[in-house]
Amino acid sequence: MEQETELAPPVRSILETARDRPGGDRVAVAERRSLPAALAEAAAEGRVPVIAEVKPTSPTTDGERREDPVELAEAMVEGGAAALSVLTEPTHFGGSPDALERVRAAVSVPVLRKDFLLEESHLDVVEADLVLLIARFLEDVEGMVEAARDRGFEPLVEVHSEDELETAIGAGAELVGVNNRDLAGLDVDLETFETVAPHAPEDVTLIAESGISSRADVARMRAAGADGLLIGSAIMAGDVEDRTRELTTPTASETGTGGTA
Ligand SMILES: O=C(O)c1ccccc1NCC(=O)[C@H](O)[C@H](O)COP(=O)(O)O
Repeated sequence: MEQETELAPPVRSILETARDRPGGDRVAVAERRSLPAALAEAAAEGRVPVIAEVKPTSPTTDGERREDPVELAEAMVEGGAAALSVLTEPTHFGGSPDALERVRAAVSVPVLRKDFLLEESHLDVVEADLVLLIARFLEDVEGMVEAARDRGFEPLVEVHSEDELETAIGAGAELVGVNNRDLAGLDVDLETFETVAPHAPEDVTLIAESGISSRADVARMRAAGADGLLIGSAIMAGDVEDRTRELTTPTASETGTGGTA
């Protein structure tokens, strides 16, 4: 793990509180819904494969959405989301394990647990289909990948550079998220995905994360090789169902129909 002084102050604060949060008191076990299958099904049905994120707030968002996470999640699925991501970090993102548990019980698509998981016991707080593991923050990525799989969770290993991609692949990751948001400074640049993605092996499922806010951004990330797109803020910023539908509807260049983009 890198020096924490290199990280943006909100990220240092997120890590400090994550270290203090207790783990689960028994080993969690999940019967997992497959993300690659859900992404493939959406694409086969003519939808852009989007993982829509229930993200009540964040260090880079003004205000907080206080609706029931289940209502938001159901609207996202109605709008065409192939899968969901639910924040369980309480202090900086307004999430909770209870929100994830309730959302997962209410929908049939795969649900990603979005949090800052630093040690094995953190995996045991709540069951999910997938868990996010951020390569940058883990001493032992391989150990956490194995620990997640032992519990039935599919690990989505998040990277921000080619070096981190190498670490993720070396650790056995089959699902890799390339975060366009640099957690050192919190700036977002879609070129990150375009730079890192070509170095991923063919058989890895690649997710473009963060900063995707328009159909042009969606088309750009798909053209760069994204098998799926993780979208939070742009969906949470408006009517959740409408925003999800807009972003899961392919542009004319993607469908080859010549219709309006
Ligand atoms: O979103 C933030 O403000 C943030 C700040 C500090 C660390 C992580 C942060 N976001 C985590 C994420 O990875 C995003 O929630 C996710 O990729 C969706 O991004 P977006 O579509 O840009 O909301």
